[in-house]
Amino acid sequence: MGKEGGGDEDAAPLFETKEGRFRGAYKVFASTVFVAGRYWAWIGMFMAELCFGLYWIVTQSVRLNPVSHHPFKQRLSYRYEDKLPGVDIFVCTADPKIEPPTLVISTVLSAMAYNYPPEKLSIYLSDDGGSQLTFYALLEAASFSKHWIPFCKKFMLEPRSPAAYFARHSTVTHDIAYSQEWLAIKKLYEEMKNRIDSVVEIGKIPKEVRDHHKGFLEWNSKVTKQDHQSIVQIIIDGRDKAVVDIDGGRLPTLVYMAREKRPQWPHHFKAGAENALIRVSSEISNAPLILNLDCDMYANDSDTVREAVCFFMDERKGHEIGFLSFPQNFDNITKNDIYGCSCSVVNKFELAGVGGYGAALYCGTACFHRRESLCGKVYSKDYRAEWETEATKNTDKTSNELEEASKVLANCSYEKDTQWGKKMGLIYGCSVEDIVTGLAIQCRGWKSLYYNPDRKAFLGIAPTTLDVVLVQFKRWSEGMFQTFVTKYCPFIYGHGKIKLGAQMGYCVYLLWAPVSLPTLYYVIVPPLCLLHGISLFPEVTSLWFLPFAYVFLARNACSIAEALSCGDTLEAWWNSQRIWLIRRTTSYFFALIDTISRQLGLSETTFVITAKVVTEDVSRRYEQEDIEFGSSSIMSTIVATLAMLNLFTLLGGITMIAMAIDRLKALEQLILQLILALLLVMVNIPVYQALFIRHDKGRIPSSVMFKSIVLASLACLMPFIFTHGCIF
Ligand SMILES: O=c1ccn([C@@H]2O[C@H](COP(=O)(O)OP(=O)(O)O[C@H]3O[C@H](CO)[C@@H](O)[C@H](O)[C@H]3O)[C@@H](O)[C@H]2O)c(=O)[nH]1
Ligand SMILES: [Mn+2]
Repeated sequence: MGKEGGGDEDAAPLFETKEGRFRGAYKVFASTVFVAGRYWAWIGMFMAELCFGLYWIVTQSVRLNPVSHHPFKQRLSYRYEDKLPGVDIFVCTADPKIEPPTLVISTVLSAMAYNYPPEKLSIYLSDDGGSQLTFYALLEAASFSKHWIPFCKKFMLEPRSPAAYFARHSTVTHDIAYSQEWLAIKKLYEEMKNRIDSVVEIGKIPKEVRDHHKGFLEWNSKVTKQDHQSIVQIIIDGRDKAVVDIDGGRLPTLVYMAREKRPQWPHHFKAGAENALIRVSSEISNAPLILNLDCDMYANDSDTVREAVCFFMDERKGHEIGFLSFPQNFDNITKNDIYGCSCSVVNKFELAGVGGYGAALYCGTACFHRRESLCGKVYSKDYRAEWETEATKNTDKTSNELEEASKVLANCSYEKDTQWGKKMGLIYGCSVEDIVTGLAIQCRGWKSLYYNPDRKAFLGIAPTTLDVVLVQFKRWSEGMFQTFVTKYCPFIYGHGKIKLGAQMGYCVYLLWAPVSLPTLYYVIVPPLCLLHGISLFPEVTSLWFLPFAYVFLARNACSIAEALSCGDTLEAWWNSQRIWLIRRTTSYFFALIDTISRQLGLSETTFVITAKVVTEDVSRRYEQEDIEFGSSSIMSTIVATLAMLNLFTLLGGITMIAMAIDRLKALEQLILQLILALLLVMVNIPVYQALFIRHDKGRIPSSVMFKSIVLASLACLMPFIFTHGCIF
């Protein structure tokens, strides 16, 4: 038997333990990480606060200077009734599936029925879908208008979109004459709607209808949405005194246009369509004023054109105005506005504030432009408007000649080597062509006004699912941040041209995307630190607690007061806080990433069209104010993950404080983080419901639920291993 180590053989241990090498060193390392983790969390916190603070300062400019305007349309009528300027109204549509033709023509009809001399009105429909279905619907609208317009004028109806009117007035209560006509008109409308819907359903035009109008000859078998020649059809020629409605009244001009599309030519989305419209209309009616409408934005007040003209014709200040913009309002907002689409505070305070600096924003729709300023004219002090510009040059051209002449203007190659898209018309290359264009016009010296009348002038369709809302906000915030980082940055481009307050006002929106970073930080780091007992905010007993508490309470009180003063409910305010959070942590964040990647040349500008119809199921849930998640997009995964993370950290944080040796001290140190986590959890309640309780199709899919739980747990555990690793 051999001996090991000699000595007391029986007492010797059967194994031994050696201290790992570098153990001391690792302890030092781990504690530095712990301290540094804390340190970085503090630094991050400081940076986030700094960003919010700076952003808050930027947002103050608009709060300081709101103004409101009041036109006097009787005086206009008294002074200028015979000399009213022509007005061209542009309606844009892009896809007969996403934007149903019946919706589009309701908007067109509401514009045709404006209380304005019909021979001075021209309505142009731009169809980027290049669809004969839309063309057919417009033909139907033209014949229906011969009944609809005199009916509206006779009984002074409001609103004059037939869809909206019949939705609001489903029964007649007035006198007999009225109710008979009402029933007859309603029948005509329903029949027209059915004809259009069934044509849209089968997807092609019956032969007998095709033979009825020469316009259909434009659609041969080769025409597709992305590839076709220019189509311009004057459906009603308002110059023709023989074309009248059933009461013998004149009719406004009505034109259908589908600009040329070729796969090899960039079409620049809506901006491209508008520019083609500007040129085509200059050939046909050439009115000095232009009103822009999206296809869902119907006219809700028949006097709006007159009111707008008051601003432009005002003898003292009218000549300075480049454009007049109205807020975007929506027809389908529910009581508590779950997606925060009504933007009432923005409309009432913020936009009025930027308008106060003479630099109202151009928001793409519901805006009257002076043709000259939109086409690139630079303002000068001696400028005076020439109101008699209506196609005096064109009186001797026939309708067909006008069509042929204007087709050329809508060709792809027309803009080659011109200033269109740069200094003329709407500017290309940005998904918020409207904002950039407005800024460029102001920088050419023109003023712009914001007018928010009591009776809403235009009503559109707000999105009814979360996905669509987030995609829309992504497009906006991306385009806006892109504007900020290119030569159009208001501080540089607008320097010396628009007021500092206006430059700051622009930045309230242009900086949406970057504000996502401090927001993400705020909803992730303080709750995680709470879980690990790291205090980030001042203790209750510290003097520094007071400013924190004050800022928090004052800002929310002010924001509630603003919302209530706009007629929002308290619940709507609370909902707006949620959607604000969701937008900032998803849309804005992705917009930031995409803007950076585009600046690096990795991606190109796109334009995802906002859906305007949904299934009945979805619209029922919208009416009930249940948020529609219903998809496993990356955005809903983020929403769910952040909600889970906050739930975990709140529960973990409470447990930790309850188990602490000095509970009171722990509570004192962590109270603000606890409140923050609690508020985040409360605001996310509908998300938890969609994750665990709801069974309808709008709930969050289970795949997203699992992903979010795993991701949130990982986030909770990761720093735990990191900072506490030394204990084991
Ligand atoms: O290639 C295109 C894409 C869109 N459109 C039209 O542009 C309008 C606005 O599009 P929509 O999808 O409804 O976008 P929204 O998010 O509602 O639009 C807001 O934001 C846009 C800028 O992002 C502005 O252009 C719009 O006027 C403004 O209402 C609609 O009438 C479309 O038919 C086109 O004509 N051609
Ligand atoms: Mn829209």
